[in-house]
Amino acid sequence: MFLKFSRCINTSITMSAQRYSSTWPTKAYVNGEWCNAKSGKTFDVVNPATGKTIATVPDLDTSDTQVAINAANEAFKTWKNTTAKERSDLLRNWYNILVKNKDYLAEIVTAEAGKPLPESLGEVAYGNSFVEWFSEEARRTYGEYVPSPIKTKEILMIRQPLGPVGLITPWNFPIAMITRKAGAALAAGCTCVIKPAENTPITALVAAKFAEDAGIPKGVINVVTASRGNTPEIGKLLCESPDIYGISFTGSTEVGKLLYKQCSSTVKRVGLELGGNAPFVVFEGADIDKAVTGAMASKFRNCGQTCVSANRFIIQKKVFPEFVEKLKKAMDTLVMGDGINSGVNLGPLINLAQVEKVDRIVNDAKNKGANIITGGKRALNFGERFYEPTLITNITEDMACYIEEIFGPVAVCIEFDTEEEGLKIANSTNRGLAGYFYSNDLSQVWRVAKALEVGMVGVNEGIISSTEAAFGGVKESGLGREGSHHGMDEYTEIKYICFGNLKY
Ligand SMILES: NC(=O)c1ccc[n+]([C@@H]2O[C@H](COP(=O)([O-])OP(=O)(O)OC[C@H]3O[C@@H](n4cnc5c(N)ncnc54)[C@H](O)[C@@H]3O)[C@@H](O)[C@H]2O)c1
Ligand SMILES: O=CCCC(=O)O
Repeated sequence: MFLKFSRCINTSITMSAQRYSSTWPTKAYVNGEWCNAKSGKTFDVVNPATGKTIATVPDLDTSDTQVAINAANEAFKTWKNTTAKERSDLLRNWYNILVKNKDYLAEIVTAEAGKPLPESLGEVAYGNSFVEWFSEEARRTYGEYVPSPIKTKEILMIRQPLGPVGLITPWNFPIAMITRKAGAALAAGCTCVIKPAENTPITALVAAKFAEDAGIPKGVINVVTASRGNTPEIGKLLCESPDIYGISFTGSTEVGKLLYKQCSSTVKRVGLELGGNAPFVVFEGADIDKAVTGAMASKFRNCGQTCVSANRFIIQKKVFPEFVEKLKKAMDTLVMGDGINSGVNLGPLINLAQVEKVDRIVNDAKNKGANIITGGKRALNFGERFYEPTLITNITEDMACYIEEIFGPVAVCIEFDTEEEGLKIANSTNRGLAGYFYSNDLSQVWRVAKALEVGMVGVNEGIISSTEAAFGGVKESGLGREGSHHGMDEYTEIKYICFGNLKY
């Protein structure tokens, strides 16, 4: 009924992630049109596992982006007046198409982002769940009636959509970061201009095609594909345009700070999901086997390229040797390779810049006296973008691996003595996205969960992401929350309406 472009594709694991590349949309999507850049320029999309170009897409600039902003404004005039039920139904249509094509989408995620296929399927399910969730939440954009202190007055507060918004998304979750933002925005009655990461534009375009097939009107979703070169100017335009009412960004803290600054000129609403430096604390009473399982899941999800990935394992003295030994043993079982191949559970890093960053962080630790227990270098026999799973001990506070978000398959283990010391290490960072700890002492669980300076805590759990829960950070890890019933707050304004001179 709605699968115009997207026939349901029955997939099974094969050696090629590009089986359906002839069906991929490779034009930008503006005002319901599939278009090229006015300049005619394009850029290549590369499979990080093979280094081969898998598609070429338009390299839009600010003049093209202005057309998208205008389209989002025109569409907002009618979209804001649709009923919550109408928006809910359209989001549900979109969700149904996304689900029907989950295997197709997952293969694209693997081709663009390099994730092992089972992980891509997991991301697609996670990403799709935001569209389902916000199709449901759309109908619960409740206002409030508040008892007035004055007899002749009544107080009402309603929620209204912000207006057209700019959504700037990263490459590490090519579908989920789009649906988490666009799902909430559309449900609230906002229209959007999406600027996907230059590494993963195809997933974004396919998602937009499915939205079109679902009947979401032209101009409500626009996808502006752009190279790294054109991106800063496009970002500036979105931030400074008086016709864009909110910016939601997921990516590096550095870019997030720049966007925040740029948004000040129009006092725009800003949602930022930025980098973390997640502590993963293991106390001596914990179940070490469970802690190792959680550590593997948290650290090696998307080859460590996750904003909530454990960045520093902080292990109590008594269990330190056991944890390190068991973690190494688990790491030895990882199967590296092209994520499209069956059995692979560790893919490449996204690009050479990311490989260079990880290598710099590991070499810095080596030069400052750390012990490399396993790994410690590029895995060139697999390809240019692969890095060996690496385990490092003997860490000091001046090492880059202690301070920076690694975003790679590098596990850093730090020893501590008392709970107070463990917490001090965990909180000694200007980031505060996720934190994890393993303990079987109920009082300690409460103390530590409250004391960790982060927005999200995993207690005896290494994977915490969930559509139903509020995702976001404190300190320099960001502003606002995504997902959950709070997710739509980012896209709505509260309007207070006072009814006066009433007669009773
Ligand atoms: N929080 C996350 O999920 C996340 C995601 C990606 C990267 N990172 C962190 O950032 C580091 C570098 O990765 P990166 O260079 O791809 O991240 P990045 O922040 O540069 O890129 C993320 C998104 O921002 C866009 N962007 C870049 N510069 C911009 C600008 N001036 N204006 C507007 N948009 C801009 C990119 O095109 C992409 O869409 C990683 O090593 C990691 O530490 C975090
Ligand atoms: O890396 C950013 C998002 C990760 C997640 O939602 O679990």
